[in-house]
Amino acid sequence: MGPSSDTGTSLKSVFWGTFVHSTCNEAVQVLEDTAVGVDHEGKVRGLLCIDVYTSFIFFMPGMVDAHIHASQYSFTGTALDLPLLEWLNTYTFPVEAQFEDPEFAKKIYSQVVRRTLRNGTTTACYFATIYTETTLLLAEIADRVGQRALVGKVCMDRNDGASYYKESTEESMRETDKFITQLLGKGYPLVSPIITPRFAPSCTSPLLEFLGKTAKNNDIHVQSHISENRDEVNLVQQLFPDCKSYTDVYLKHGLLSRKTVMAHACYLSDKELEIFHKTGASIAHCPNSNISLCSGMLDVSRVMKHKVKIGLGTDVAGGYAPSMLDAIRRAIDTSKALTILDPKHQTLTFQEVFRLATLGGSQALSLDDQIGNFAVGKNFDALLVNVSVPDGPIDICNEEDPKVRVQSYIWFDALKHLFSSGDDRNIVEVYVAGRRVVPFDNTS
Ligand SMILES: O=c1[nH]c(=O)c2nc[nH]c2[nH]1
Ligand SMILES: [Zn+2]
Repeated sequence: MGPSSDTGTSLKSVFWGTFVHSTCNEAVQVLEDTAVGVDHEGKVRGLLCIDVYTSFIFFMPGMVDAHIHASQYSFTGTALDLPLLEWLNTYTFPVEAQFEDPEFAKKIYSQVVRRTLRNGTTTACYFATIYTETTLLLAEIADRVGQRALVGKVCMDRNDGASYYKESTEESMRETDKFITQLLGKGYPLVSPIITPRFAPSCTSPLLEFLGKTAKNNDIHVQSHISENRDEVNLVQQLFPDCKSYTDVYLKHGLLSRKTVMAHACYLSDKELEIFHKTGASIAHCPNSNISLCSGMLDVSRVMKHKVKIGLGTDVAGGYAPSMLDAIRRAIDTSKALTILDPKHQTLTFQEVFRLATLGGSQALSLDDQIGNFAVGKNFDALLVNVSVPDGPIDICNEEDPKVRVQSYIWFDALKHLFSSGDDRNIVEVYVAGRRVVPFDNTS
């Protein structure tokens, strides 16, 4: 993307400095000494080269968390000693059942939205719970605080492990309709509903079919889990004996489209990845959760070779960190672990992982016409990063060395520093649709 401008539109703000983002052709493109004009709708209107030097401070696109359970935030990091199916029954369902209570829901949802926004997540794809009223509350909070979000009311009409936390089939259908109608009716500019069958084992075939039709009729997003752990894959084979694979279950029920994002996907066959490619469905890679619950290790290079869209997810609370910087770190670690197991494996580069966290996430959620980089016409969802912020976690030891001051080199190192040891102290400002949302305005 080169500098360009649209002089016919009046600007609300101009941001100047260094902008680092991904494009389809370049995983990390550095635009130094650049001014970005943002209009009254929060959209990028033009980019212009200017002559300004800023040291280790740059703008990057806001990060996209393609898979996070807002309703699991309260036990983040405290319950990682069981494999998936036992973990759900022992820790997760008892906590999610508490979200019938609006006071509890308001407290936890406010915390998770603020925490993730502060950590640089400008777009989050949320699972809530089976309760419609408090899921609407999550949408209201995201809208008020200023985070872009897809919000899902969880559907589950089958739950043998915890019968206190499930719906009847009719109830799940009725509540899903009600949720979509009510959320769309609010007209929130940044928050939309997403159809959310929890995963194949917790839904009957009639419910899955209804959800597939509803997604299609309303042209809305779908999210779920797939092929996270071996026991789960075997269970799906037992529950859906007429389906050829886990992917086939979702395909047969009309749930795979370019607006579908599936979390994990550790054990998909080549045939299943081909179905993902053909339908345009995407994968949310959740490396922290995959390791924390000993679920598996997704080979991202293989997914990319199949030309399947892929982004990153924190998967709180299977993942223990509500931070996309952590997701970046764990994605690199997982890729290196795969290289240890097979030296021929192509280790992901930091540039590729940067793209996964930004442009890749926007593609995975089919929002790349709106967000993901600083292309003209997209929303200004951005982070102002200061790698050497006073009292921060990073010491720049060779700042004075003239060699490191050479053009893009400095920014590549700045990104590497951020990814390896940065945290929210380095994210000094966060913008969504041109509005500064961090530091918080105390009224939100
Ligand atoms: O990581 C996960 N977290 C969940 O809550 C869940 N439910 C089904 N499958 C799941 N996987
Ligand atoms: Zn999940």
